Amino acid sequence: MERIRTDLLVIGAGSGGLSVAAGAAQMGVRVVLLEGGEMGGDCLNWGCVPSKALLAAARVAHAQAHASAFGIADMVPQVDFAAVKDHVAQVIAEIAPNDSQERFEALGVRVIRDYGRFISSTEVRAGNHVIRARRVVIATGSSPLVPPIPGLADVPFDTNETIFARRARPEHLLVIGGGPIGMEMAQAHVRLGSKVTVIEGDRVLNRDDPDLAAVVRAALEREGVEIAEDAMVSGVRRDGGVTEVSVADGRVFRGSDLLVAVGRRANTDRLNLQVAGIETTRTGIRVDAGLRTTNRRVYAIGDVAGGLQFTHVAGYHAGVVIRSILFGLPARAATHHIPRVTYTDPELAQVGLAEAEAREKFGTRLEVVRFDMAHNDRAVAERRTEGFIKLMVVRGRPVGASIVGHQAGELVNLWSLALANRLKMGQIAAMVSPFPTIGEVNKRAAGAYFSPRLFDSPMVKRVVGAVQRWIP
Ligand SMILES: Cc1cc2nc3c(=O)[nH]c(=O)nc-3n(C[C@H](O)[C@H](O)[C@H](O)COP(=O)(O)OP(=O)(O)OC[C@H]3O[C@@H](n4cnc5c(N)ncnc54)[C@H](O)[C@@H]3O)c2cc1C
Ligand SMILES: NC(=O)c1ccc[n+]([C@@H]2O[C@H](COP(=O)([O-])OP(=O)(O)OC[C@H]3O[C@@H](n4cnc5c(N)ncnc54)[C@H](O)[C@@H]3O)[C@@H](O)[C@H]2O)c1
Repeated sequence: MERIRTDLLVIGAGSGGLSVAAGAAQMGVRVVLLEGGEMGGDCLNWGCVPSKALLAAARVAHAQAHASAFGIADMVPQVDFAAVKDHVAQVIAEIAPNDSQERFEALGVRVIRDYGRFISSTEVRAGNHVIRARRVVIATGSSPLVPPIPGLADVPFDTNETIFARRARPEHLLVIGGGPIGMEMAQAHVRLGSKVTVIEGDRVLNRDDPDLAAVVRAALEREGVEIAEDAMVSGVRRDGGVTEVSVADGRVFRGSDLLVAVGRRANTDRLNLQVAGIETTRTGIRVDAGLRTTNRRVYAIGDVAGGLQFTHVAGYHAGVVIRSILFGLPARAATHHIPRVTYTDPELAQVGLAEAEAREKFGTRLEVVRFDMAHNDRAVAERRTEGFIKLMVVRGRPVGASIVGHQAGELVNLWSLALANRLKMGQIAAMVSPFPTIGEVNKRAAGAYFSPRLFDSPMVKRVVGAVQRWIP
């Protein structure tokens, strides 16, 4: 048994843990990093990266099939599904060196490839090592939630941890869950030639503004995805090579393959948290505003902290705990400026408050500005005019932005900047946007906030009239 003393122990080498380890090591702190699975965690291996790579391939197939609007013949895409999966694997392999053991060892981090488990409030055991650290950061992420649906355990099914390795195209993919994972995978597969049915207990993308979710839903349906809503799955069975999913109200869906995408479960089981006095909640590890657990020396970040579950949140959390651990500065994790994007086509992006939340918080002080993509000349040229941007504004400052449409995920960056820095609408409107860019839609939306004030105001008209009379 090797006993190790260190300044900082990081448990989990995914998006959050790697960011903490890299930052701390480069500032001269002694860091031990534990990883029981693959370096890079969910995002690199079974999450963001493979899903976006698969969607990119699907977009190419879709473009081939829908070229005639540009005067180029439509083609039935010849999809080699296994080769598509090779592309996905290559993308992972290209990014993997950033997250590799070699890279972190070169930064001076001691990497131990084993699962960590608390054996006391100050010590963690991983394989043949016992590590005592002044501070510990738990960044163990989350795993797919597999609900206790009757019959599910007896049939073959995929989750995000297995689907990207499948080399044969599913003939008819049934997807339980119409959240971001379900919708992204549904569109990727329908574009690559599978039949797809999404079975969703509530409405699809139910965490998003219903006006925006409806645009994505309609796009997927146009492409052939069958979407069943208010369809809480109550049973699953497999009979003669067919998987049958039944819904409480009697509906039954049949397909060849099944993907379960009904949410996530925090990875806490292996950690033996009780022995360290670390409490959990229903969604993960209990943390305070500074991401400290109920053990003051231990922090929890990213998916395991039970809040927003995105790679950029894990990265942001890493910055917050580094500030606290390395500099002893007060640091709080805020959420008002955190964006999220669902990478369907069209994309759906949100930062800050959506309309309903903003209305509840600000009542009549809320102004909502909407600007349609159809008014953006570049979107017209690209034939991508579906969608719109909705801005929630209170006393001249944006408190939220909801965008659905081509490149919504790129467009929301500006509003993340605005919310993080409490910018005013006037500062956005003052920007000159190059013409013709999709991004110009942001400036035009800000302009739409001011135009009624300028164009519908008798006062402005009187002033302009007076100036015109006096100017020679
Ligand atoms: C299909 C899919 C698509 C996604 N797409 C996006 C996207 O487009 N954009 C986005 O922002 N987010 C996306 N996400 C979410 C994103 O992947 C997660 O929010 C992010 O990976 C969380 O980072 P993390 O560091 O908290 O955990 P992870 O990246 O999961 O890392 C945790 C690591 O800890 C290890 N571990 C667990 N327990 C222990 C232990 N006891 N000891 C040692 N190691 C341990 C695990 O093996 C894992 O490697 C997606 C997720 C999925 C599933
Ligand atoms: N683009 C991105 O950033 C991205 C992409 C994928 C995943 N993620 C992250 O991963 C998280 C998990 O994604 P997810 O889509 O698995 O979860 P989710 O919780 O967002 O959606 C799951 C859906 O499944 C439905 N559901 C639950 N039980 C059901 C049942 N028995 N029958 C039918 N429907 C049922 C829920 O109503 C919900 O709409 C996301 O919330 C997000 O944080 C992010």
